[in-house]
Amino acid sequence: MLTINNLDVTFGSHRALHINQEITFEKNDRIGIIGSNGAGKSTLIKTLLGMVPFEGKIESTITPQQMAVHLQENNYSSNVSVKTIMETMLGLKVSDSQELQQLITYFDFDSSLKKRFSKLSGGQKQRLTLIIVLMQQAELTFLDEVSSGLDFETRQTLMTKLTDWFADKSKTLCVVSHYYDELEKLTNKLLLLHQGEVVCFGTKEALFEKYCGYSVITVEDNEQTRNHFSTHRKLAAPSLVLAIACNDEAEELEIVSHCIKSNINYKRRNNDIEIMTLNAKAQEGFVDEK
Ligand SMILES: Nc1ncnc2c1ncn2[C@@H]1O[C@H](COP(=O)(O)OP(=O)(O)OP(=O)(O)O)[C@@H](O)[C@H]1O
Repeated sequence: MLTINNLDVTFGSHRALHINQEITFEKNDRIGIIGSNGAGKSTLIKTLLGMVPFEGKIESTITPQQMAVHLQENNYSSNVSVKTIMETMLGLKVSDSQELQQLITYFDFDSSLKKRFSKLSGGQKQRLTLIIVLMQQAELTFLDEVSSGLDFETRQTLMTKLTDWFADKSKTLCVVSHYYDELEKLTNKLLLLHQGEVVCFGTKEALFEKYCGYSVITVEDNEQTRNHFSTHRKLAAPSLVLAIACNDEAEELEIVSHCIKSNINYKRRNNDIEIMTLNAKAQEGFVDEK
């Protein structure tokens, strides 16, 4: 559907994006874009939408008109009703569109329609924009940090609804998020950016296997656990976590049975995006700025 071969985006003297490998979005993909602040995630989306000039080559079977986007900034006029905003943006009446009514009900938005935009909560504002974006039924939809700033429960509800909404749709979705749990649920491929460069791109499974192995057992990082697993291969991990790589099922069983015998609490992961990204950056030679 869309292939990036080479891509350079420069703002003044600052190079915001430098992609020199092939990145392909296939139909039906659910792509997660990850990276620290300033990594170039939003710039990439804006470039694919034709909003930012670039050098390089993007081949696409769809036009920017067949793409929809929910950008981080979602501000509308505060003085008119939300229903008016929705109808103006979509160019149709709520009462005339069964599809729109279904979306409004699906996102529990009926009671918010009469309110003014300024009176909506953060979660309601996100849902308004999502309804407008999803109504477009675009071939490729970008969601840029759609759940940032929401409390845990609201975020979970919204993400479950989004996952279910796209489950039976033959459409491509590209999501920027800083929440690993969301990306684990919603995506099949990941693109990890670091200061404008690609650290890695591929399916979640392939990237996990490449940078972590068959599976990972995590335990609390302390002197006792470090001694217990001193001969095993360790992975980069968040602070206070000791991540032990398992190369195969036999090694996993050996580590797990050791944990059980020694009364060590453990977690078994084969899809941990946080540990995968830490190890991808370390192995590909990308260093976080302090
Ligand atoms: N219009 C612009 N003019 C100048 N610099 C820009 C512009 N847009 C982005 N940048 C710079 O390009 C870099 C990438 O920005 P971008 O917004 O793509 O990052 P991001 O990965 O989306 O970050 P965040 O997670 O903070 O949203 C940053 O250094 C940013 O300051």
